[in-house]
Amino acid sequence: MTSTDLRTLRPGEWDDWYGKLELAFGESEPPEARALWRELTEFERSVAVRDGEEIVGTAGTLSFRMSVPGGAIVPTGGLTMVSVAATHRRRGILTAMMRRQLDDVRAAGEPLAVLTASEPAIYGRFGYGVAARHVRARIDTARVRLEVPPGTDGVRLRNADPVAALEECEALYARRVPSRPGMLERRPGWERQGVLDPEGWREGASALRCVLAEADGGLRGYARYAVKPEWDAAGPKGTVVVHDLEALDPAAYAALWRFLFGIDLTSAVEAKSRPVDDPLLHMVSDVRRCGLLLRDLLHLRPVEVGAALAARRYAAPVDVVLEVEDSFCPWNTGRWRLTGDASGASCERTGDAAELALGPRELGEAYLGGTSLAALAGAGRVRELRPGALAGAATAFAWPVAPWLPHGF
Ligand SMILES: CC(=O)SCCNC(=O)CCNC(=O)[C@H](O)C(C)(C)COP(=O)(O)OP(=O)(O)OC[C@H]1O[C@@H](n2cnc3c(N)ncnc32)[C@H](O)[C@@H]1OP(=O)(O)O
Repeated sequence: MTSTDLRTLRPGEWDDWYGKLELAFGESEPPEARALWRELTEFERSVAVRDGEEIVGTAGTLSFRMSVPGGAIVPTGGLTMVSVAATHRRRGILTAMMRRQLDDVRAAGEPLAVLTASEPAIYGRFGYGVAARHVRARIDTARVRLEVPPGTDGVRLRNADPVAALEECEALYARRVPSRPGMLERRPGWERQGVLDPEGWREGASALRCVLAEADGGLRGYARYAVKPEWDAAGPKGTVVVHDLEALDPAAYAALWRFLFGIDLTSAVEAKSRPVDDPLLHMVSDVRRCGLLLRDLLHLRPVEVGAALAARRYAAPVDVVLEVEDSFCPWNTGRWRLTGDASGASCERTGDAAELALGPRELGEAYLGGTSLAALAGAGRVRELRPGALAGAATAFAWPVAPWLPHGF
């Protein structure tokens, strides 16, 4: 990077700075979204790159705490609001911001960094791997039937105003976090993302609605959704657009989906993001008519390999020496002995012979249990140096619940 200047963002610069981000994305956000993002910006962890007076680069880090396999909640830096002016592309400005960001995450004592990417090809070079994927679904509810578990009929559904119900929904969300790797403990304010509903974002759908699932007098689940009406010569064919759905048990979960499938005058349910192992996929009568599309979701980078690998639990006992080559964060380079099981783990430097060779991108991809080390080895991205080491490590890194996160950032 030449003749530009990278500095910490000052509060007075925010409007100009955020305006540059909007320009890079080619869209202006509604005032309520802007106001929320201003509130969520952590100024001391955000940078502005200037060329003279003009801001030409933006990036921010958010102080998250993320659920990892085993249920620990680990401090994690979330990269966000990255842009470089079209006039200043491909001069290394992003690279300079990434250097600053990863050094900052390390200094903050966060062993992990995460992001959701505008384009998946950008961040691999900086050691980020795709740790969680998600599916989009467009389900033909005129044809697809749901098989619901016993107890579903005992769940009571109640309409609620999404904003009025936000606090109790958020308390339920918080209870869900440790059970699924990748979910973020939301800091106060973040929950409002879930009910932001500017007219310009609705694409012809209704205002956001909320339905609560209750049993034994307590909240067991919620769904936030909108209805997009449509008619043709044959009659109604509206779409139910599902924004969020969380439940504490299978009956509440099934009751919410059954309600959404059955809304009058609709023949499709669209969900923008569901986990790849969503139980819904095992309740439907015809998965071919669910219009599933697989996409990358959460990109993860181990910033401190030792602390990151010690923070999670392992599905089977593991004792393996990893040879890590990390050119962007060279403090991770070297051999690490990982020992662990379902009750705890340690990961320390060692001089012992290496058994598996891999980079931070592969560790990031396997970290939450969403990608098998064996699949990465099949792609030539992990090398087995001792026969048997790969199968053992791949089994240990796997996890029964697929990683997912219900929102971007
Ligand atoms: C977490 C988030 O916020 S995701 C949002 C990312 N932002 C956007 O998509 C907004 C639109 N795009 C942009 O603002 C810019 O093009 C950026 C930020 C993606 C890249 O900024 P630049 O300053 O041009 O990147 P920089 O010059 O440092 O390039 C670093 C490397 O990444 C590569 N690269 C940059 N952008 C892309 C891309 N979109 N796809 C693939 N490779 C890319 C460059 O070719 C370069 O490769 P090299 O090291 O082999 O030469």
